[in-house]
Amino acid sequence: MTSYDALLLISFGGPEGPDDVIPFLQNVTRGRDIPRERLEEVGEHYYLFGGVSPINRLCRELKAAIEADLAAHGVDVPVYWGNRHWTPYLADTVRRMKDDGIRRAAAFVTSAYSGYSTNDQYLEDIARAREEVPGAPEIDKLPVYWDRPGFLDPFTDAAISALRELPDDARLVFTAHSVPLAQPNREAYVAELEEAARRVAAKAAPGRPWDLVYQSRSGPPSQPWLEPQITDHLDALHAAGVRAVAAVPIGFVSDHMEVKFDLDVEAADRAAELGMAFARAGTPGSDPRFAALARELLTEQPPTERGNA
Ligand SMILES: CC1=C(CCC(=O)O)c2cc3nc(cc4[nH]c(cc5[nH]c(cc1n2)c(C)c5CCC(=O)O)c(CCC(=O)O)c4C)C(CCC(=O)O)=C3C
Ligand SMILES: [Fe+2]
Repeated sequence: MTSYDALLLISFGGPEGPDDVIPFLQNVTRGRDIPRERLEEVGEHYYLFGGVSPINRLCRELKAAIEADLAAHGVDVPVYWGNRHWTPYLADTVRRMKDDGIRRAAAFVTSAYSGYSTNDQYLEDIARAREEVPGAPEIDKLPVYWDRPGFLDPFTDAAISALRELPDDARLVFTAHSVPLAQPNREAYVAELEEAARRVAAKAAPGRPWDLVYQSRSGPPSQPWLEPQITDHLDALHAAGVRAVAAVPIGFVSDHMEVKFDLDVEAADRAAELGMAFARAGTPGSDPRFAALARELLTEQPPTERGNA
């Protein structure tokens, strides 16, 4: 069972209509060195989809899948959901948890890796939200889970499906969100991505060449970020004679805007311009194996000392 009395799903958040887009982007980029042109460009990505990011719907679906899995396994804890950058804001959720009498919660974050944006910043979000709420419950972030079957197996299946749509010599290209080279814990982020990609490639297509590349870069051009970008990589692969690519967004857990625009629109368009065949593998989303992973992490987590008081 578990010594926690709630599971808290924490995600990034995204706009749910055209009027949300600018305030959302302001939330994301507050205090960051993001050029104005980049913001306008990213706003257009959202407007192309009616100003609605898929991410909140995906979180609702994941929450429902986790609730179903917990119920099926007799784990009787409520599931809450709060975001870093949009409603439901994390602090509001923490306040509701406090009002409901929750004292100790475990947090399952929609990001699988170590690194600043992917892990440390979520710890800061939790600390800040708790500071805003006097008497807030204790909240332990569950460990990173990039190496767990509940995360990797859905990608393996999805990579196999994507490769089936393509000729036999298709290249497997894993993608993840770029971050500034100067970002704290960038080495751990990259090492985990490489190992996750290696494991999925070994199972989905043993012996086939694969690459790990990046997407969604946003800082000023003068600032070095992880490279290459997928679009540049497609150019390079094309020049080397590759004619088909299966993209696997191993750096993400769901088909949110960074996947729907940066891969399904931007990278797919570049591949079409080059005359290359392109298929994109799905993400774990609300796959039952991914939902079960949240329960596994929750019930494995040893009780912390303060919980025994
Ligand atoms: C590593 C990483 C992940 C993966 C881990 C995780 O999933 O947490 C991720 C996810 C996401 N990033 C997202 C959206 C955005 N990220 C931005 C900006 C940035 N991302 C960064 C990193 C990451 N981001 C960084 C270093 C910046 C620069 C500013 C800063 O240092 O913070 C910007 C600003 C505009 C721009 O793109 O320039 C937007 C709009 C959405 C929502 C999508 C939707 O709406 O469906 C999601 C899931
Ligand atoms: Fe981002």
